[in-house]
Amino acid sequence: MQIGVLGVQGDFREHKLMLERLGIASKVVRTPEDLNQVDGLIIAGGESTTMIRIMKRVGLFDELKNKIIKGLPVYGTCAGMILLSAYVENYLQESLGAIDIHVIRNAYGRQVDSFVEPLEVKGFDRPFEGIFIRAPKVVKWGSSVEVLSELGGAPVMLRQDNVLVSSFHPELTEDPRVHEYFVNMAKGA
Ligand SMILES: NC(=O)CC[C@H](N)C(=O)O
Repeated sequence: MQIGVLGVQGDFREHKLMLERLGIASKVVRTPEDLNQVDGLIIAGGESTTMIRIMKRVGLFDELKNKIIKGLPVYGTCAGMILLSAYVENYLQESLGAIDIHVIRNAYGRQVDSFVEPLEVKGFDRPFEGIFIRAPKVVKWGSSVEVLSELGGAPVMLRQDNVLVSSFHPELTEDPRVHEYFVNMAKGA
C-alpha cells in the first residue's frame, strides 16, 4: 500500500513525514501518472486557488475527480478541504465536489488570527490539538456526511464514504491519530 501526497503547492512535506512516522510508504503526486500508483491521496493546506490552477494545467483536476468517484480514498486539510467541497460560498471558484459540504474560505480570520484549540474527535480517547490557519468554515452539510469533530457548533472534521476532510492541520502536530484514521480508511478497515 502506498499513500500519495498531492505535491503541487502547500505544506505537503509535513504530511509525508507523518506517513513515514507511521511506517506507511508515500509518494509525492504531481501528474496523473503518479495518481495511478497510489491507494489514497492527501491534499495539504495551502492556497486553494493556486492549487486548482496548477492541477488543471497538469491534467490532475479531472483525473482526480474521476478517481474519487471510483472510490479513491482522499483526505483534504484546510485548502484541501476547500478543494474537495461541493461549493465555496464566498469566492467564485471551482471545486471537486467530492463531499457534500459548503464552505466559507478564511472564515476564522487572517493569518494573525490563527489559533490552537483542543478538539473532541469521534473515536479518539483524548482531545486532539486542532491548529487553525486561515481555515475554512463548513456552513452546510448533507445528511450522508458524518461529523467527526466540531468547534463552536461548526463541523471541523467530516467524512463521506471515501472522503475525509478537516479544517485544521494535524500534520503540524506530533500526534499521528488523524493520519492513522485515514490510513485505516484507505486500507478499507
Ligand atoms: N491553511 C490553509 O490551507 C489556508 C487555506 C486558504 N486560506 C484558502 O482559502 O485556500
